[in-house]
Amino acid sequence: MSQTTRLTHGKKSFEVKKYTFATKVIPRLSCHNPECEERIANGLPVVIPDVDLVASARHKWNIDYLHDNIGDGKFMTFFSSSKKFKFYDDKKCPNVKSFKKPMEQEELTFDEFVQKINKGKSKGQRCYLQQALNETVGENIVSDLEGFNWNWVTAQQEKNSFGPLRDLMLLIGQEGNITPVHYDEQENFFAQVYGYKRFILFPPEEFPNLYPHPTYHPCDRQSQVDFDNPDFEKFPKFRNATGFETIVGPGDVLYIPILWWHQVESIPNEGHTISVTFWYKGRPPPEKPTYPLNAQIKVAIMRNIEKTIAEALNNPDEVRYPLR
Ligand SMILES: CCC[C@@H](CC(=O)O)C(=O)C(=O)O
Ligand SMILES: [Zn+2]
Repeated sequence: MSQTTRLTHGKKSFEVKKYTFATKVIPRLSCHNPECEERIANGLPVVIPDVDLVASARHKWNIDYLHDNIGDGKFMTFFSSSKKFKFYDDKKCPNVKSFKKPMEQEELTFDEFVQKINKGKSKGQRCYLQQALNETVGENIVSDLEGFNWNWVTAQQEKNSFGPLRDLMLLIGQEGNITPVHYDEQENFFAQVYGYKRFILFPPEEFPNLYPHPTYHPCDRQSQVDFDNPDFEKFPKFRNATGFETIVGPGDVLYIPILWWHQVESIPNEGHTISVTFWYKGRPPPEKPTYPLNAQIKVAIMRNIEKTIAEALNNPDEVRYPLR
């Protein structure tokens, strides 16, 4: 077994895999602490243990309750023969002929999902439900959603000039499931409802150390580096990566700033996890960029250059990335 380390959450302590990079702790600050507001305003991650963003869910949502109340809508479910659920964009698969999908996906009713969880264990297959909540949910879920702390999260959206709420996503993962390190182009208030998740974050400045796939690749926004077995020949700068880390538990909210890299792990042998993510479009770009450019702007510029090169050449095999 690879080396392990221990992380704590309150009185609980968890044994987790030790990776090759160093990490610092992500601060846990009360929503009443001005420093918490400052961190969000400055695009810095923070764990907020007392905002109770999804209190109505935290006290009620478990697999049985959701099964009985979530309605007959379809839920995107991913299947993986390993612990990893590396996201890929189906629409970009034609760009890379040799691409092998790292997982399968299927839209299931919640009942079908529950059956898969039970059957999957026997077939050595893991599954991960990841679905934006929509109008198909039952009336009890609607009233639970109405009970979320919309005053707080909407105040954060307004104070920080976030764009509109893009998605409210329900995540139900099995113990040990891993979402490998990637970044998103939205602001994210991640609310943990049930179970414990380990988060490892890296700031956008670490872009050169994390070797994202090119923008035309199905795994755009995902790192090419396998944390379990990093190829330091191919990705030498990964040695310089320095991250931030925390465990989130029921009731915690983690602010994941836009373009911050994150790997998320449902703690092994600690049962399934239920989370709700509040994804907001990012702040509008500044009228006039101020120099030196910050990392977020540099990432946006690099992405645009990559897309322009790929479109101009119209042949992904010809695209070489001198940008990193
Ligand atoms: C579909 C979203 C998955 C989530 C990671 C996780 O909880 O496994 C994440 O990456 C995010 O919230 O940004
Ligand atoms: Zn993400």
